[in-house]
Amino acid sequence: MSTLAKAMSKFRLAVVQLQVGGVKADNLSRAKRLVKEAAGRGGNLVLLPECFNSPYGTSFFSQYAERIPGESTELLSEAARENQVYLVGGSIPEEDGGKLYNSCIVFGPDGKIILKHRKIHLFDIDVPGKIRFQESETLSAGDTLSMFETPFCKVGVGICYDIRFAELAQLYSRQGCQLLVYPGAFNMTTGPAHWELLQRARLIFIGGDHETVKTPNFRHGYMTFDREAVDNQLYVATASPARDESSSYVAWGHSTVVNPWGEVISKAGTEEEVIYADIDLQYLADVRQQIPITAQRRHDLYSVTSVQRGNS
Ligand SMILES: NC(=O)CC(=O)C(=O)O
Repeated sequence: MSTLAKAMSKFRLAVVQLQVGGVKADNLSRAKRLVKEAAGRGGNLVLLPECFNSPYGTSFFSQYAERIPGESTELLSEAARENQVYLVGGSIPEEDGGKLYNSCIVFGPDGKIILKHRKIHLFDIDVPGKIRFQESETLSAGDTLSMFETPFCKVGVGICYDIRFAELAQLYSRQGCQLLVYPGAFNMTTGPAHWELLQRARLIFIGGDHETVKTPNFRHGYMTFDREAVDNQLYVATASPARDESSSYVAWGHSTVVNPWGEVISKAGTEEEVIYADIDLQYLADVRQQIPITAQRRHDLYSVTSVQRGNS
């Protein structure tokens, strides 16, 4: 592998587990400080939590909602540019056309917006005696898959509840993503039961189209896998707000990064901190050759397709 290839086959992922309170300005300044800290420790791609600028709750979305670009995204753009990092800006309540969305904005190292992902699956659950949460009471759902290229790999984006839908992850993988990122905010009911389990489960599943990945190849400086050869073992990262027992919605915490073998390679506690994981794409390719699930897929029995043009 060439020196360039070797350099591009590894990068450092930083996950910011942010203490989020009721004062937006405080949340924003803390986020900017921790993005700088993450970059200072070698972070190439930085991930913030769901609803990083405001309390997470249906009664807060309208009060804290912003148009995009707006106060929060301008600050994130500055943070990405000043620190020369790819910044997955968690999520914020977005107002557009009289509707509210739970939106994640991704910035390049030049501070420009690369994409906006609006949470596709709204968090509507009712666990009797435990938790009832109905995002759809105030939010509208997004309707696009969101992926972006970096010099290291292609990244698929989901927001929290999106992680529960394997089809989304499968389509991201088939489109060549090697890392999935999910700003999230699980709670004290679903967090202990599902947070880590879902993240590890998103690694290994049926998907891809044809034969196994033979060797990664480089096009335009990116490590890419021929679309047909894309397998589905990949890295998965989640970012949670830090736990605050005094808030109306108590976040589980435990931001995590899992590798293609399904091992937890970095995990936060419940306090505010930044965790790091060195992503090794050659290791990903090795795992995909050791367990060639795509080659073993029963293409004659099932398939996963997107109804959205260009995402099948
Ligand atoms: N907050 C979410 O969107 C999802 C969640 O907490 C869960 O799935 O549990």
